[in-house]
Amino acid sequence: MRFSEKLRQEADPIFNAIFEHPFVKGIGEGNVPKQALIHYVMQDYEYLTTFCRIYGLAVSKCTTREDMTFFQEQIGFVLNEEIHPHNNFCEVAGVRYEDLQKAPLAPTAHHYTRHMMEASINGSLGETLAALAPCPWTYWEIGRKLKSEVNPDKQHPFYDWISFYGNDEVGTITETFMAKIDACAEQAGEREKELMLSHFLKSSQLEHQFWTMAYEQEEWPVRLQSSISSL
Ligand SMILES: Cc1ncc(CO)c(N)n1
Repeated sequence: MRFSEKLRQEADPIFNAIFEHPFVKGIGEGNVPKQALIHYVMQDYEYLTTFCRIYGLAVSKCTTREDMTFFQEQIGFVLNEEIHPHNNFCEVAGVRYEDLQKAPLAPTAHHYTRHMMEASINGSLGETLAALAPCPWTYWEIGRKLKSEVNPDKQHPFYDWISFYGNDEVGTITETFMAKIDACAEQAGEREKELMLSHFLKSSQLEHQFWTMAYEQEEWPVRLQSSISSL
């Protein structure tokens, strides 16, 4: 079995819990509470900004131009393309995207980004890829599943979101992650492969927790007047 397939198999209970999450189910049913959509976009905007910085750390682990090009293209994808699903949520919630930018990261989003940063600063390229992969991978599977099960038409409020993540482009990104993870695993020792599995599972758990964070509008326990830091 490919190492990437083993990662996916070990994470199966987490992926299934994500498919059953009320936020994700709500996207399929065209019915997500407005405040959950707003909290999601506020947090995801900052999460994706941090993700680009993490891709920069990943570039520092690359020894080939091919790997560098992949991460460079991923930064372009986040900055130029992933604004579309955010806009879909904003339209449904009836808010302006510009008004949701510059929030401080809530605890779960902070935890998730720091986990990926730690793996990319201290780990190998394989560990970095394993920590980052659940990001496109879970969304690709959510998108593909909702596309086939709901088969939304243009009247569906989340038609754009489902079409975006169920699209082949996100599938190709996931497959590239898998191929690069497999190539790294072939060169890796047992300890490194254990760490790759551990990073992959933790990021998958944090993907699930990110949906809960948005659904329950998780905040820091003490609310402050100023929100100076979005880092
Ligand atoms: C938290 C999170 N995970 C994955 C994606 C998909 O890129 C996203 N936009 N946000």
